[in-house]
Amino acid sequence: MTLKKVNPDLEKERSTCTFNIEELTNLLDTGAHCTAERRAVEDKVFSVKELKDEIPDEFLSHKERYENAIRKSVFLHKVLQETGVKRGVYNRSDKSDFRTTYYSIFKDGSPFMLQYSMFVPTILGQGDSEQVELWYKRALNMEIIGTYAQTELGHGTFIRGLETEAVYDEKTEEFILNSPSLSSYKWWPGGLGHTTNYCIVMAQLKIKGKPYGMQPFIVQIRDEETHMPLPGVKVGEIGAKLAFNTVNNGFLGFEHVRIPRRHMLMRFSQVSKDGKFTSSANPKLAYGTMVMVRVTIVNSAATYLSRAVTIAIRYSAVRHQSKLKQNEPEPQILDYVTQQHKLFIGIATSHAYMFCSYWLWDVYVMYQKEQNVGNFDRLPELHALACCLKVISSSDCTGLVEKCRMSCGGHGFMMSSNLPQLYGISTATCTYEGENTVMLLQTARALVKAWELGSRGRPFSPTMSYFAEKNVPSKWDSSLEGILNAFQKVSIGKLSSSVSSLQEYTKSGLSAEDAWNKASVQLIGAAEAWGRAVVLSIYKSEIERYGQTVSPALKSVLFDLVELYYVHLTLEKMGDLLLYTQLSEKDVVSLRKKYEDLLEKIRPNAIGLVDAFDYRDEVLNSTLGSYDGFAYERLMTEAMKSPLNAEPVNQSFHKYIKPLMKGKL
Ligand SMILES: CCC/C=C/C(=O)SCCNC(=O)CCNC(=O)[C@H](O)C(C)(C)COP(=O)([O-])OP(=O)([O-])OC[C@H]1O[C@@H](n2cnc3c(N)ncnc32)[C@H](O)[C@@H]1OP(=O)([O-])[O-]
Ligand SMILES: Cc1cc2nc3c(=O)[nH]c(=O)nc-3n(C[C@H](O)[C@H](O)[C@H](O)COP(=O)(O)OP(=O)(O)OC[C@H]3O[C@@H](n4cnc5c(N)ncnc54)[C@H](O)[C@@H]3O)c2cc1C
Repeated sequence: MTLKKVNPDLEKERSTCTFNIEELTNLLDTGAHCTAERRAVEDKVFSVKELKDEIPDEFLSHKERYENAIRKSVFLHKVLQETGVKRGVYNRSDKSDFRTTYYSIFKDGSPFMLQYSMFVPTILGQGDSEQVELWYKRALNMEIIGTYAQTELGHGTFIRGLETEAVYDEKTEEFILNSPSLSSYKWWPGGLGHTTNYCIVMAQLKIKGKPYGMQPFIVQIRDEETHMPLPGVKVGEIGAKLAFNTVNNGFLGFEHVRIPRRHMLMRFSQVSKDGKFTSSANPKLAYGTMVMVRVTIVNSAATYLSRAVTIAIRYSAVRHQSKLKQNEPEPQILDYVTQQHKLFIGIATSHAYMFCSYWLWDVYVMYQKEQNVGNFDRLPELHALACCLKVISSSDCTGLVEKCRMSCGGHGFMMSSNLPQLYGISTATCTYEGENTVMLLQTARALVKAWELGSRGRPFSPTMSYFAEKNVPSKWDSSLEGILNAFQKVSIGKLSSSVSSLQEYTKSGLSAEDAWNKASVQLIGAAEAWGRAVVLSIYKSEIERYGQTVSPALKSVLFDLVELYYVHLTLEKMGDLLLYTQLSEKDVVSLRKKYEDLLEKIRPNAIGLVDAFDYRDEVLNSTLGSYDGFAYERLMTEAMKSPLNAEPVNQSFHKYIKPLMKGKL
């Protein structure tokens, strides 16, 4: 099929854009040089013929998909090494490493994913200098391929309840790893099934019968030559899933497997030859890799959404349906204001979380520097922020990815649109690295503690400083500052109400734990409200900061999106605002009008805004979202790749249908 250059609808849309698209791309990439570097890597990666799929993944068997993903992982690794991309692959060192768009060559994830995202970072974060020297080098050269094995069949959330044991034998100076029950089998680690030969195993340390809590151990599970599981190691793949089907998630059990003493990662806690345990300054330092990954999830969530919204908005610009005015042609569906309502918030939300993720990464890096000199003061706030922002970014972005999919009608249901796969990998972020409700409860724990300490005169950390403000009623103010203050009031109101309930329940005779459980619906509401206030504040302040350096045209569009985000959230959370602020019906009416005006204002820039995410077609992998907008042609081309279309009549006709038709079954 020969394609014209660009669909005229998209051509028209691009002509109405009021700002410089490249300028916004550079901002999202955290600098023009980062855009250039990213594009250079993409040029390399997408020119490798081995990285292209001849048959779409969805037409392959489970086994073939895995084998194809391994093949591509190896070629990708090779080309990235040749290109000199080390930072983004092994360990993020900078914000610019976030836009590793080339990973989209895996629609459903890479089996090497955990090597890069958790195995190597845990070696770097939890190993002492000698261990880092040994293991990091081996991992860099891909001599060892690893994963992070923490979750078990019986426990994912409650990690103090993990059952895998590492018992120290001082006679041989070894740890003996054992899985005492079926429920103690590791379950879920990415790549564990058939890919990795080593892993970080999080296990309960025991010395002379005494428990010392969960510690990280580096364990060889397969022979480096034959790849056969080592004696005493039971390993395999866990089977088909909603998504991540090429990540090769696995199970793992141990039957008294011995490893040398120095295979416990000993940066923070140590076990001496004679079995003396030296505890870390803070026992939660063993949870460090999880904090780091939660921080990075905020960016992943924003990225998945930015891809989905690019696909949905481009498709909405080329799709014509129904009649707005009887005597006129069918309009682009993007002209329906309900369609704009579904989609423009996706652009704004993606910006909000992307800019917040860069800010959060800076907070994390600052903490890392302080941790290196023994200062852990920032950890409680960082932990609360990482938990809460992980939750609201993953749940908001996943909800909006699904909205994008549905906004494309039937075609959004096609695997070739890539929207179902984007939903699959996005919704996984709501569960992994801390299930979302549990993470909100962790946040609430930190907030209640801060509130109680605050009431006794202790200062609040920066993101909670507004808790100290008196909650005096004031007239509703629809400016950005006014809305931010209103959301802070909601946050204070929900937290103080949760704390009152906790106090009443304990006064009525409930134990602290039962009171907590009974009030937990309120508590997660308070945690979410704090997260909202943080995101509103950071999104606004980051855009105000960038606004000082970008062109007036771009500044104006960036603020349209900030306003849209603020007004949309105000209308969504109207109930809370009516309860805790002076918002009135009259204010709501004028906010609705403001929202409709903003949709109208953003409409001419919709395509420019999604073009600025700068996803080349190979990255989007979508029949509906390509840059040229020829969605129907691509849908048909992809449909023709179905193996069923290789022959006009399938053999099942002769075997089953014909006998049925002839009454001969
Ligand atoms: C590509 C991705 C693939 C996916 C990979 C995975 O999913 S891998 C698998 C991912 N798996 C998961 O994500 C599992 C999710 N589960 C967990 O992370 C933990 O079991 C827990 C945090 C829920 C509870 O832990 P617990 O029972 O040990 O703790 P507690 O509740 O009794 O609180 C005690 C104190 O510790 C504090 N504190 C807690 N965590 C941290 C931290 N990280 N840092 C700092 N501090 C922390 C807490 O604030 C509290 O302080 P307070 O108030 O005393 O001053
Ligand atoms: C795609 C994917 C990839 C993964 N990759 C890895 C990996 O590489 N390595 C690894 O170690 N793990 C991995 N995991 C496991 C993941 O970290 C866990 O599934 C996650 O932490 C949730 O734990 P769980 O499955 O035990 O859920 P559960 O805790 O059993 O959750 C079930 C329900 O119980 C509720 N619940 C549990 N505890 C509480 C509580 N205290 N209060 C209130 N409600 C509660 C939850 O809210 C939820 O509704 C992966 C998971 C997925 C889906």
